[in-house]
Amino acid sequence: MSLISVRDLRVSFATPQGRLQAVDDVSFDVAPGETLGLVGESGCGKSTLSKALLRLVPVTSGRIEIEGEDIVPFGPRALRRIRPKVQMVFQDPYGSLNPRHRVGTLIGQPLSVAGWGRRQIRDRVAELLEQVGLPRDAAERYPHEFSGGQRQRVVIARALALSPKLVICDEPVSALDVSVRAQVINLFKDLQDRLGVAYLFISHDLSVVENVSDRLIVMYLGRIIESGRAAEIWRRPAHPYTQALLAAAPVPDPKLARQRRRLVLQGELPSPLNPPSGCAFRTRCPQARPRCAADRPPLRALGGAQRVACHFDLADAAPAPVPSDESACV
Ligand SMILES: Nc1ncnc2c1ncn2[C@@H]1O[C@H](COP(=O)(O)OP(=O)(O)OP(=O)(O)O)[C@@H](O)[C@H]1O
Repeated sequence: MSLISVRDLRVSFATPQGRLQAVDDVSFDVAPGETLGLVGESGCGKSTLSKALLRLVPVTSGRIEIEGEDIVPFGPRALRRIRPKVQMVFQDPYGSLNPRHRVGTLIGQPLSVAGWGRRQIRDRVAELLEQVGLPRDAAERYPHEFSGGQRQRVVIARALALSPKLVICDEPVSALDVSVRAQVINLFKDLQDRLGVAYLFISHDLSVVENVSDRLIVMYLGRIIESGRAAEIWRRPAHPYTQALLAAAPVPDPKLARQRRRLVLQGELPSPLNPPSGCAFRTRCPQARPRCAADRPPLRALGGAQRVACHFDLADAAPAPVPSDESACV
């Protein structure tokens, strides 16, 4: 069974200019212990989607099943019961830690809310500090005494306090120096191996996400436009948008670099208040044809697990029919 199963999810906001569709008909699954990467430009709906999974923004329609339970209709009491299963690590380790509290108190907060006793909390905090590679005495110190990378370790320890099944990592290394990014990414991988936790790993940087993810979803203007195994998409991106994201990513393998089309993303993301007709990417797509303005391409299967929302076979992959009940799912 999937750990998380999202079906036909829509989230819209009322704004003075009208309704803004931030997440539009999104479906995907996360299996226990796997990493699903979520990539897209700023404004494509990544954060709104992750907040919806935590029910921090109102869901317009669709289902969010956690271990088979749809949490969309849940009230506050049922949400309190389910919340420990899904935790979040935000981008900014400076903003997400209250500077007036000691690290031990910060990491122990979720435990104290859950009704744990003092001694239990102290022991669990010591265990968590060890798991994220910080010394035991870190519990007595304040956030400003730590570097950015160490603070992100504190945030990760707090997210793991209640042994969640899924941790949503929203740009977790973007605010860190390049030199410490690899260490924090290795920590995420190590914790996954030891604890079997699943991640939804969100970033605008495909090279970061590809490195940690088993599977990927690529979003554009609130919709999934490509999905599949990370290695598959990295090797042969099918959507012109993914191709452009990849063309911008550094590639260590010169052969792969030569194979890649040199695509540069033109223009800005269109406003979700007034999205283009048909394919939302067509206004920036170097391959756009008249059909793209008329019909919105559904996600369709290519070879393997890859799916793409494009009318054309731009990665030379052999298309295969998709069963209709799965057509929008990853
Ligand atoms: N509370 C809100 N009210 C109105 N519009 C919102 C709200 N939250 C997000 N939006 C809009 O929804 C769209 C998606 O935003 P979201 O923050 O989810 O994108 P993102 O891909 O996470 O971008 P970023 O990486 O910059 O956070 C944007 O157009 C944004 O302006």
